[in-house]
Amino acid sequence: MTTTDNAGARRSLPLIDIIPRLRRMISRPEAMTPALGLAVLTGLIEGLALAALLPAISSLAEEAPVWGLGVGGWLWVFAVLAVAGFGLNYLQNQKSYAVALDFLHSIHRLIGDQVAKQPLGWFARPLAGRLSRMVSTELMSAGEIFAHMMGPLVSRISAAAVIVVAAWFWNPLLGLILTVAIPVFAAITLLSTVLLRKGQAIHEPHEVDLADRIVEYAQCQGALRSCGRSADFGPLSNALEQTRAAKTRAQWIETAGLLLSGMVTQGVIVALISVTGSLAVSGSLEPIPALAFIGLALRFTTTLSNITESAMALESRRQLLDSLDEVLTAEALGEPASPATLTAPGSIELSDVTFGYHEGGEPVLREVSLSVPAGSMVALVGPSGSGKTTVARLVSRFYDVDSGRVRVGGVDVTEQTGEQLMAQLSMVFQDVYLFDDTLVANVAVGREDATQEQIREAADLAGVTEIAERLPDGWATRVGEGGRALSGGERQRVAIARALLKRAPIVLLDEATSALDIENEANVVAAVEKLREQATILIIAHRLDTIAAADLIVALDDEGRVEGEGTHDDLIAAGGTYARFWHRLQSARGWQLTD
Ligand SMILES: Nc1ncnc2c1ncn2[C@@H]1O[C@H](COP(=O)(O)OP(=O)(O)OP(=O)(O)O)[C@@H](O)[C@H]1O
Repeated sequence: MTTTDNAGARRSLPLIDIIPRLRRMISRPEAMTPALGLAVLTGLIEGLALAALLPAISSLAEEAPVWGLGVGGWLWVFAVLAVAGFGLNYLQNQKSYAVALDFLHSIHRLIGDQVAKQPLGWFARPLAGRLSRMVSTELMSAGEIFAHMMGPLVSRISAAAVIVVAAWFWNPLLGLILTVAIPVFAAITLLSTVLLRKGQAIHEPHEVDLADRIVEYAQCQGALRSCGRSADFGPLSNALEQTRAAKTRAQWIETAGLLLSGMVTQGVIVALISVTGSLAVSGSLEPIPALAFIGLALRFTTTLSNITESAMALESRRQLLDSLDEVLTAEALGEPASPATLTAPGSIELSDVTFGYHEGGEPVLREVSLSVPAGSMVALVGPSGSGKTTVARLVSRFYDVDSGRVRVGGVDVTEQTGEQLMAQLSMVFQDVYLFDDTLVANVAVGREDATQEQIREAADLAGVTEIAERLPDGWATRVGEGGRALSGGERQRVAIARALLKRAPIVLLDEATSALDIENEANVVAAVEKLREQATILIIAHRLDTIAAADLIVALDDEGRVEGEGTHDDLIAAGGTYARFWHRLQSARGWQLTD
């Protein structure tokens, strides 16, 4: 048994649980019934064709009809069964492919729906990082379960069942011999799948980690090369070594399962031939039917070992199904069915908020209370790591607080619909993400019904027009995935233009002046002035001018507590961290509030 990392809450169930789980991942689960039904019929026909060998060979040996059919009659039976088997197999494959295509279509939609319902903080988790791999290669691998695995597994089980029943019907002794082989194979299948699962649980987490490290290695090439260490990235070397060690360990376990299953198959074949041979020698079985039975028994054991292989192939996709399940069952944000009535539009209030990113870990914010009245501009200052960005994340409900309350528009964020909360907020954070679309489309996303004039006005104010003038295709230039064709400062200007256009009553602004060149800083300052006219602003401030211009300054200490709040003069008079920061900022004329 393995547990997933989904709070350790879910446990993998035996193989049989896979079918109901798969049914939840397709839009028309009822389509699985005909596909599986046809697989059962295909297996029945295959089993009957094999079982017909016994009377056919007996009729050949005795040169007399068996059950009213001579050799010619039995050949006709084989011909009819072959045609029926071919037709059913064709239909079954078609149905299975249709279900596989339905799965690929539905699962993308289901994942998309889930992603849209998750709190924004969910995207920082490792599983979210796997999403792109999951919706590409891994889903194709999961689709194979429907297209190539379920049908053969079911038809082989039904063929094996027919062979056993036919053997009992033909000669109870032979039926007994085949029946005894079933629990042996069932036990070996179970053991092999358990071993396979154990092996996968050992190496898969390391493989996921290795893939992440490789991406990280590519992303931090700049930093590594600047330190002359591009060929030596410790985390990647460790991950490679750990994956190699884990794979070696896992291989021992997984190979043991395969070896065992191969040995048991051979053992069963030898036992079946020996028992049948001794029955023939003792006269309990005629020699020719005994030979026919050995042929049937060989085919039967092949069918059973095919069942084991199919079961193991299904099992090898269990971790993938677990990850899919984890995404599909991830707890969405609890929110009311209808929007709440806002009692203080445009305001933000945190009361006694304590929050930590990890359950049971050190809180990042401790009993933080702060109030941003409608129409005001409040500057949040504090040393690096004091929790300023975290405050903005809690206001936007990226995460829910551990204790205390966050109110936006006078109402607790947990009592508002996500749409209602987002309609009140514009966010201009440091890590601005732009869509791989044109520059103008990236600004226009701020408001769907904006006119060209409104878009240009917002863009002018935020300094985006200057960017457009420089780009080869002007406004129609594509900005690349995430906006990589633009600099950090340019991206932030686009985000400010969006905020201006959206005209949300509250703007959360993480002032990243470091990403702006001096020439264009004036644009941002002007845009913030404009935003101030139309919205409440909670600004994570780094620049002296912004801090001085705020109506209220809230200073956090390095433990995530509010150390003081008031006007600039109040806080300077009170001394403490804020006064020290201010003096340091003034003397350095820098704005990085790092203790
Ligand atoms: N997603 C996260 N998961 C875990 N810990 C986090 C996460 N984001 C931030 N932290 C931690 O929370 C603390 C506060 O971070 P936060 O980004 O809110 O500080 P900040 O005051 O905005 O810092 P800075 O001025 O450097 O941007 C830091 O110790 C940081 O390491």
